[in-house]
Amino acid sequence: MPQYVRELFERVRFADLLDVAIVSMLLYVVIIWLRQKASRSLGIVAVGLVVLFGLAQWFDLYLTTLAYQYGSIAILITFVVIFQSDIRYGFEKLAASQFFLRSSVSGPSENLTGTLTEAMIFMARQRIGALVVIPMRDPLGRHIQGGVDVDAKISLPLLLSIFHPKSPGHDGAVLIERERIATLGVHLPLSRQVEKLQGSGTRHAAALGLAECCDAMVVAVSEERGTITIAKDGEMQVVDPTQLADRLRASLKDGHFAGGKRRPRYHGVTLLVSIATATMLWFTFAYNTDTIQRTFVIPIEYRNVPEGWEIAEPKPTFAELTLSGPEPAFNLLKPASAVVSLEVKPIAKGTRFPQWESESNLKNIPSELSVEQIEPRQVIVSLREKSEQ
Ligand SMILES: Nc1ncnc2c1ncn2[C@@H]1O[C@H](COP(=O)(O)OP(=O)(O)OP(=O)(O)O)[C@@H](O)[C@H]1O
Repeated sequence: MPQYVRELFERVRFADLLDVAIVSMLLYVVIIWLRQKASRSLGIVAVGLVVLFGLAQWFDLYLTTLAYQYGSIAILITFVVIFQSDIRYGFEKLAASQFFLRSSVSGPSENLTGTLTEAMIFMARQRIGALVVIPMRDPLGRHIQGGVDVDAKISLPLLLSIFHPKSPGHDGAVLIERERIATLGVHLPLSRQVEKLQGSGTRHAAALGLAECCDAMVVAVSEERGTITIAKDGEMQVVDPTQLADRLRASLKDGHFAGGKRRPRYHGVTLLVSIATATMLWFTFAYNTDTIQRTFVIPIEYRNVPEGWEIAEPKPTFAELTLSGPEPAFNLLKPASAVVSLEVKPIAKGTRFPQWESESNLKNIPSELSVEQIEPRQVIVSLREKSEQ
């Protein structure tokens, strides 16, 4: 086995594998979110910024790195403000495990497509206005408002009675969930794309409006024209009644209708790209076989000095500490928190000279670093009673 491979196996710890796994998962979630929600240009900008940062680190570009250090907080705040709704949406999806799960691709049952088709055609003929929302993968909660929970088995008579013009619940949309009528009288967001509405009114604007902000499918029946329109993925299309069943079946199947059993969805390529990128980052920033030595001046602290006592001068307050280890381990060290911490035990009356080994009282040093030298090796102090002033 080549020397560097052996070295690699010797040096890689469980923590490093965990490190790579966590960063891979973060990258995976971010990439999927960028692909699903953010625009292509935003994705390109994000990738560009990461590449630029890598170059700045690689070539030691002082000014660019400085700009990143100061700019990153501003960028982060701007990002959170601009994309707050998308971030909330991402968390909603994460909470619903939708990054990893998808609905069954088996599509809706014949009962659902059959009943919907029959109802829509009947209402179109009778010029009864109707609006039906069929959710796909995206959670709808933040897009829709109001409504009355019904949770009833879908059936032709029920749909017809809901949309009957004299029915109190005919206003608004019906929401189908898991092949049941979940809610009626739901208020949908209105589209502002007047040109796509082709003279239709608010029912069709509502259908298009919801289809613009999520992947739900919305079917509208026009009271005025007796047409059936499907709104999906930000587009609207009038469908011929004879083709409605096929269109519904195809759209629901392609869109992974949120009604069947869920099963895991893995974006294999994205996962591989995430793991490869995380591993590359680890090799670039974390893996370093060179052992280096660094010396720090760290404070000596005295804890629990008994009341009424004080440490007499000369009182050592700093120690000079030389550590050795791989460079990444030094990145885990926060010199400001490293300290020689000495516990002063309560003592009996009279002057005492407590003494400690400095090294065994070192605090906040990463375990990957070893102590080469510490000066003073021993701390000896004298305690005296505070003089009354
Ligand atoms: N934001 C909304 N969410 C859900 N339903 C809505 C919304 N706005 C309007 N509607 C429904 O649309 C009906 C009004 O339809 P309107 O005639 O204005 O639109 P339209 O697109 O011309 O439809 P139609 O062709 O059936 O006349 C309302 O009675 C209500 O049921």
